[in-house]
Amino acid sequence: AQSVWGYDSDNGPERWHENYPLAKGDKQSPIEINSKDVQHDSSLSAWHASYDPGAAKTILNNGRTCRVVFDDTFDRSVLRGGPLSGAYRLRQLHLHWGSCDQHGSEHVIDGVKYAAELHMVHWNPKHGNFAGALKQPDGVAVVGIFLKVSKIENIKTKGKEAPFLHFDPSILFPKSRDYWTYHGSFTTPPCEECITWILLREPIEVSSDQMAKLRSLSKNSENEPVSPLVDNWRPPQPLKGRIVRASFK
Ligand SMILES: O=C1NC(=O)[C@@H](c2ccccc2)S1
Ligand SMILES: [Zn+2]
Repeated sequence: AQSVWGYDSDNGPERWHENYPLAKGDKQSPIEINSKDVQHDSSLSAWHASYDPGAAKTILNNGRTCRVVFDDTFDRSVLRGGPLSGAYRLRQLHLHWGSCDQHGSEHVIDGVKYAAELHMVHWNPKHGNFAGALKQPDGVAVVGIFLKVSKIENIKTKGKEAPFLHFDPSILFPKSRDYWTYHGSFTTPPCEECITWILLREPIEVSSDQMAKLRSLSKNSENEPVSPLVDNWRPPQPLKGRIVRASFK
């Protein structure tokens, strides 16, 4: 149905603005990053994540992505440093991926589309709760990690959820902490422009089998016709003069 947004031709990124006007804002995400246009900022400090594996709760297929949610009722798993002031609470992580290894990431780096992009979504507790943080320019911080292919069960269909305990998401971080940062938006409706993006330069490697697991997820519910959950990525949006800063030379 046209009313519910998605990634198909009748409800996809080109039509989101019809129901979500923020989608045509001046600080939208994702963007294309050209290494030659980024500015090294030596004043940018290192970011630090201190995550409690005990905060991991469930893994969910919501028909649009595969999401792991964490207990964010107190400062249990937090991200600090880098471009951020204060500690941001980890709320959830999810992925965007393609129908083949040649595309799937949302941000595009020097023309390179990765097979997938992992987002770790954190919010600023000074704004009370996640909904309040969405209305603030410093409300949310998302760590984006690119997945490239060199190699998940029983959450096959939309709505399926399973316990996902004792998981420390910092194991997903690549070796290097080098990052790009810029101010942007949610890459899904309502597309609020509340995100400080921290994009890690070094991709992590996953196997084709792992990508096949992601692509084996369905966006339909259990007793509906099978519809593969793939290509849940928004294409790059206009930079509109924004500066992308790099933590590295
Ligand atoms: O970076 C982003 N990726 C998404 O799917 C958006 C989102 C949507 C809902 C909750 C958290 C983040 S914002
Ligand atoms: Zn995302």
